[in-house]
Amino acid sequence: TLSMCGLGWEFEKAEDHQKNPWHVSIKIARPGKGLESCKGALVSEYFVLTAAHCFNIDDRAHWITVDMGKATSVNKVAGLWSHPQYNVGKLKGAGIPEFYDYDVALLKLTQKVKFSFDSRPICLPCTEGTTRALRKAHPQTTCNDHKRLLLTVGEIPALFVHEDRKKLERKHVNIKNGVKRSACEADAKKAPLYVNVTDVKQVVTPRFLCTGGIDPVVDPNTCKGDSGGPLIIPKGKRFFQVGVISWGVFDVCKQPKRKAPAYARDFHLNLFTVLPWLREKLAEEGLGFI
Ligand SMILES: Cc1cc(Br)c(Nc2ncc[nH]2)c2c(Cl)c[nH]c12
Repeated sequence: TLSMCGLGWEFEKAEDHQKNPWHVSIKIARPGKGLESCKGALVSEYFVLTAAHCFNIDDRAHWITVDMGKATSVNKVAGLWSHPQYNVGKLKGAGIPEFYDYDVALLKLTQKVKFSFDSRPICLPCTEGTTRALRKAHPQTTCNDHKRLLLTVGEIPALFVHEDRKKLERKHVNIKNGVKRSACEADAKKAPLYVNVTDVKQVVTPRFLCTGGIDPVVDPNTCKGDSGGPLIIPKGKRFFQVGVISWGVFDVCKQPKRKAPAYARDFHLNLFTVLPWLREKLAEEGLGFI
């Protein structure tokens, strides 16, 4: 059966995980080093999409667990694949301690997920599921059509989900994909880590989508703990993942007392820039990449 991606249960009585059935919480239990947590999105029966920076080079799959909300669905991980061009230390020599380019990873679960009200994949760009969900189902629909329809030029209404003590809160933001893009990217230099960066293009590579700031409206900002979660575009009652939450300028969970400054921006890995890798890793998942 053709599983319908990106379909949330919209009744206001529905539980958080039924409204966001792709949302997963990832825990990494490194022996003797405590617990790290990230978020992710279910993208097929076996795979969760997340951020590469959630993991260290020597992390083992069996240290990672994926929680999909229902107690029964804590899942073990069979494999972890970070994007081959992700290299957090690549620009250390240039005074950039952490570099987030290509910050994307896939986790393969040990068991196939049985789709239900609580667990269902989100729609990925350039798949048949997205063509159906966009209701542009004339066979000539191309990957470029998806990009044109989803990443329109200008401010794009989008959302991410923040998890606070098991409650899922939707945060509505605007992707600055037009004239406001360069101002959004310029604020990356306000990140404590990047104050000495001369050319912002060194850290804001073409792989990123930019949200945050106060123009056209005040956007909510991410916390470090939101890393790996999906940046979602809602369109006609369906939900499409276009990005992975990667890094930000101001961690609103670390300094809850202080209001986020106007220069608080967030950067998300743009999935349209890593399609060859997605196609290769998800080739067996029946997603029908176009
Ligand atoms: C989602 C997310 C990830 C990381 Br890593 C952060 N930390 C950071 N970004 C650049 C340097 N360090 C933040 C911050 Cl800060 C807000 N949201 C974040």
